[in-house]
Amino acid sequence: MKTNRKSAEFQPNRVLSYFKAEWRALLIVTVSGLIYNIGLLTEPWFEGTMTGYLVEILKGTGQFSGMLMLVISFAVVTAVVQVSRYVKRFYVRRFANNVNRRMKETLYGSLVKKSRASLREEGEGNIMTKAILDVDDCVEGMRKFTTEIFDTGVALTAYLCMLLWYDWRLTILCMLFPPISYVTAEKMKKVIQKAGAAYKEQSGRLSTATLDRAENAMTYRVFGLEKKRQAVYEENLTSYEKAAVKANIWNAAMPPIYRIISMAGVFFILYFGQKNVLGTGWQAWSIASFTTFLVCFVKLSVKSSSAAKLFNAVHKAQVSWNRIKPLLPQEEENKTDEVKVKKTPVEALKVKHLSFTYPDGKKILDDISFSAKKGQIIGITGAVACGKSTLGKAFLCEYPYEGHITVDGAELQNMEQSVRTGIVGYLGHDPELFNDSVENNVLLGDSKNSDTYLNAACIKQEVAEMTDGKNTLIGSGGTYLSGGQAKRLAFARTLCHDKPILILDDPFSALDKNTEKQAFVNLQALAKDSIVLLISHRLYLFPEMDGVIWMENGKAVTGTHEELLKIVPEYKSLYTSQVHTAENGGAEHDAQKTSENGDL
Ligand SMILES: Nc1ncnc2c1ncn2[C@@H]1O[C@H](COP(=O)(O)OP(=O)(O)OP(=O)(O)O)[C@@H](O)[C@H]1O
Repeated sequence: MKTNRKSAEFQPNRVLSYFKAEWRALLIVTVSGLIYNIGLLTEPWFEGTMTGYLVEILKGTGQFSGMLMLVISFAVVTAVVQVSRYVKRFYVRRFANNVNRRMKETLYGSLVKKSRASLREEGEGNIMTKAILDVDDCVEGMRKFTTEIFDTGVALTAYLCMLLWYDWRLTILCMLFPPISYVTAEKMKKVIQKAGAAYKEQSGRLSTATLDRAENAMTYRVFGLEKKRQAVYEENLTSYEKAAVKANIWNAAMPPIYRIISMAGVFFILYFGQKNVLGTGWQAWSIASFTTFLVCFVKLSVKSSSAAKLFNAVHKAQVSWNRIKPLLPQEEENKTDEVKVKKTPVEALKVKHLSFTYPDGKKILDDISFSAKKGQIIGITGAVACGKSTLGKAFLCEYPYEGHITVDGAELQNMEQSVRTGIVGYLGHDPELFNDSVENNVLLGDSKNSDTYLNAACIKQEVAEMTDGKNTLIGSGGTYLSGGQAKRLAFARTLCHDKPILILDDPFSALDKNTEKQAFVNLQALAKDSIVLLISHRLYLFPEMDGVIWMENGKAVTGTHEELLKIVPEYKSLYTSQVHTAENGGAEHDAQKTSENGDL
């Protein structure tokens, strides 16, 4: 309960929330920061007093033991200052690391929930840049802000008080300059932000171009487009370099300028300070007072130029924050609920007047209705691009649909994601395998026996023949596997994580007829308590289905295989031609080895 309340309070799209969440680290930073800065303040005093004492010793009026005491005290204070500095830096770093981790986790959580379509729209490279570079820049801004609050804010106030105490008129005169450096920094804000935004934009484009080249390298080579792509890539690279140089120039050029402006008051100190020492100025000063004042002012100027520099870091962080903010949810989601998939048995599925339109306005499904019961396998087929996959994806609820998809009376799109995940299993065209072993790709952390599912997907024998059997690493996206192997492995994974409703989009497209038949028998056995919607162009198995959906122009005709043969001429001719071709020993897709399961 406590965690829930805490999570609800945390708002990932608010910067302040990250500071609040790290209050412990910030408290330590505050305490150590105060000690550090107060300790630092004593330095000009020590330096001034020691200079004054040295003059007295040289004159013969000062004692060496007095000087020794001063040196020892200075050493002790310096040690305390350095320890506090170390503690402060350690906790500022810890604060930054925690915020970085939390932001990246939240962003990752939000990105993985986005539909693949919307991720593609944005560009994978741009998303990667946001997830890595922007978060880093944002946190760097927060870290600098936290550090400078103490290194600058506290120190500036204290130095100022000290200067006023020595000579308030000279202080006012000298203090005209640091605000000028702040104003300059503020004025430069737009230029720096613009350069930073352009750099981020280019960085995202370059990542997208790099991914595009890597992913489609084969296509570009085969179609002789490599040179053209190279030119596009180099264009991107040049724009990126230009943007990076511009952003860096602005970032690097400004701090020295801020420092020079802040330091301009030194001229007044040299002029009016010597007058004070000679007794003709506003105050009567000793050499020690003059040195203390000068050292104090130099330190103050350096600090104020860091404050101006801080503005730049914050401006840069703002650019990054504005890019990632829309991707961060308003409230932190309850992570424990999220991973707890609620597996619910399903007796009946009803699809009523289902229509679906993609965000670009293209209506693909138009008033589709059908129903299915537990244990049934429904075949879905139709002309190319008639919306079969879209019908399957409607069950994932990535986009809202019109009409109803009800599971035992409950509307699918109104369910919590965790409930829906426990109900709908999906195998799309893309096997989506990850860079791990065969077994881990199937089990996804479960402790079942993967052999059952590898066998059911008719790939067990091939896996056994691999170098490390089930432990063989398959490379990123399953690159070390053939297309057919990748599809069957993904099929094994879907069977392993059986769900009450299984959407299988062309799962057998890379199988020969015999293997396909065997895989279908295995599917019937393993999914006997599920409702399976099997999308396919190949109709050999359709006579064995409990129902068939023929799709055309967004509409659906439903019935049994026999009924559809009678009422849909296109279905009949497609089925007859396929069976006829097969009987005549027609061409098959990738010839696979005979199923290890049967003698078909
Ligand atoms: N994300 C999307 N945004 C907009 N339109 C899309 C999207 N995905 C698919 N479409 C369009 O929807 C239509 C149906 O596509 P879908 O993939 O559902 O057809 P299909 O029947 O499965 O095709 P195939 O037989 O080739 O597998 C196509 O015209 C396609 O261009």
